[in-house]
Amino acid sequence: MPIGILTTDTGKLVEIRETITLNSDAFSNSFHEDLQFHFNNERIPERVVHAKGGGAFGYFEVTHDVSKFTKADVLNGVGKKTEVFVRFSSATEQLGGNDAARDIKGLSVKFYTKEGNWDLLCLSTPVFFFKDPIHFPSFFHAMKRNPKTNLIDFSMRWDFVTKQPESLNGFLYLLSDYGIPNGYRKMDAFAIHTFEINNKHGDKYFVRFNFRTEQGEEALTSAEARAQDPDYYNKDLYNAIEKKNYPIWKLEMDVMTLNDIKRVDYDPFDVTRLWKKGTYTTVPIGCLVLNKNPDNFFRTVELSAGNPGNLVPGIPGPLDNLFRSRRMMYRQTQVHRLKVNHNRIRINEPLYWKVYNRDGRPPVRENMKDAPNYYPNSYNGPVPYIDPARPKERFTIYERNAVDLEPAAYFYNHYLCDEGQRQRLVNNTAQSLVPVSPYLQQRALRLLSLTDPQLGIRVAECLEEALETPTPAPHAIKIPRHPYEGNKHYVHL
Ligand code: HEM
Repeated sequence: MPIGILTTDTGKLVEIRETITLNSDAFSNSFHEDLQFHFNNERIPERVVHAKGGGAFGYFEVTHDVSKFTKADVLNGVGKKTEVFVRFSSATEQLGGNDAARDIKGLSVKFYTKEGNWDLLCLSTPVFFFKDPIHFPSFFHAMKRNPKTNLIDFSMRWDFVTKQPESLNGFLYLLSDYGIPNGYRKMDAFAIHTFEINNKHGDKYFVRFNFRTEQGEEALTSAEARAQDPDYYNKDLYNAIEKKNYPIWKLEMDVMTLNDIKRVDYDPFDVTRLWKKGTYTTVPIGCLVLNKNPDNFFRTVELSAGNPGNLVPGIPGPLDNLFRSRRMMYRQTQVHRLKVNHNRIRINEPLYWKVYNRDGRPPVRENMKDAPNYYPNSYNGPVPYIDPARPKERFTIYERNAVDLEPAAYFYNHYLCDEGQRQRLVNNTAQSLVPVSPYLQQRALRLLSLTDPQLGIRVAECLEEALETPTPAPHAIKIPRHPYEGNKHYVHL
């Protein structure tokens, strides 16, 4: 049964003869005009990064008592379930790009909590590429397409990495098995920054949040990834949920006390490095279950706006400069993409809101009706609450600018657990250097050797071999010309 009589955008009922225009007055056909005008305007700006994505609804369930560490309502009360929307993404791929491209993948959770939306944005790598947010635009320009050729350009990538060697560690993760997970379901995800959290007494703890996949971590080789279709990850996620094979991640946090933080012999706020083994404890929190596909992709996945600045009481958030910059930047880009009222769009709307913000591009919902639009006021407008246990001071931290190659050496020697993983990293790194200008190849090999002499030698040997075996041109099929001989009735004047 049809769901109703067809109308135009303004609700005018459409008569059957308006569904064709041939041999009629197309210009007085309001249905035709309505369709085409709307179609011409249906694109919005794509995200500047993380444009290609997919998503699903589900819930987060608390499985362990973590009240000692945080008073955040969403993480308190074993058995409590909170509704979530999760958007997965590929960081450098454009809209319509290739899921299985070697890329940083995103997992962004919007928890609809009683205390407002908490957005926890995570990446498939446990480290980021640099500490200083000023590098972000240049890094992504180098990672995305060349402005002249519009091609992915490994010369740009290696140029940036060798000029900014702190990013080598993150880049090696990308070139390793971790660069191509076997679908979103089969990857871990990390919020990377060190978050400050506090309990109801105001005691502070410092944590790194990690999602661990219950599906088992799996990766694709470059060759296997090339054989997949561009929507491989989205299909995999969608089909699993349709088949009620709901994907699950355990959320845990690595915890340090204030004392631990002061004592460690490395910078625990440094997003380019892992916390050292033995300096923290891991605490399980709960599990994330995705059990519902969106009924409409655009109004959910495309209109969602994950913003790491959306935090809740008990999770004041990270102190480092990169995060402080992120608190500002997401909202700015979302205003560009979705306009100022993007938090009034259904997918982003918190369970409860009372604001002094008014007007602007729709949606405005009820626009706070007749409530006062200034604060303070004597007319019963919304008032702030008081939290006596909120810690009085927040620290400022000092961040070193010196380049340290130790995290990259650790990744190669210890994070990668077997020789197979190391060999694939070497092969992928050499392959990424094949199309690169010779002077950049030398600079890259020098950086790799400074990181670990063995890594440098192995990549150099593999690169030499790869340069001697050029990639064969594709075997194209010749198409015989159709026996059409032109229009015999054509009159030559
Ligand atoms: C200076 C540092 C960074 C800047 C300026 C930045 C900026 C951005 C921007 C502009 C977007 C697009 C947002 C949108 O249009 O809705 C985005 C998306 C995203 N970013 Fe970042 N980012 C930074 C670092 C990070 C880090 C460290 C992480 C993870 C720990 C991260 C995770 C993500 C994720 C998962 C998304 C996709 C969000 C979604 O699907 O809703 N970013 N970022």
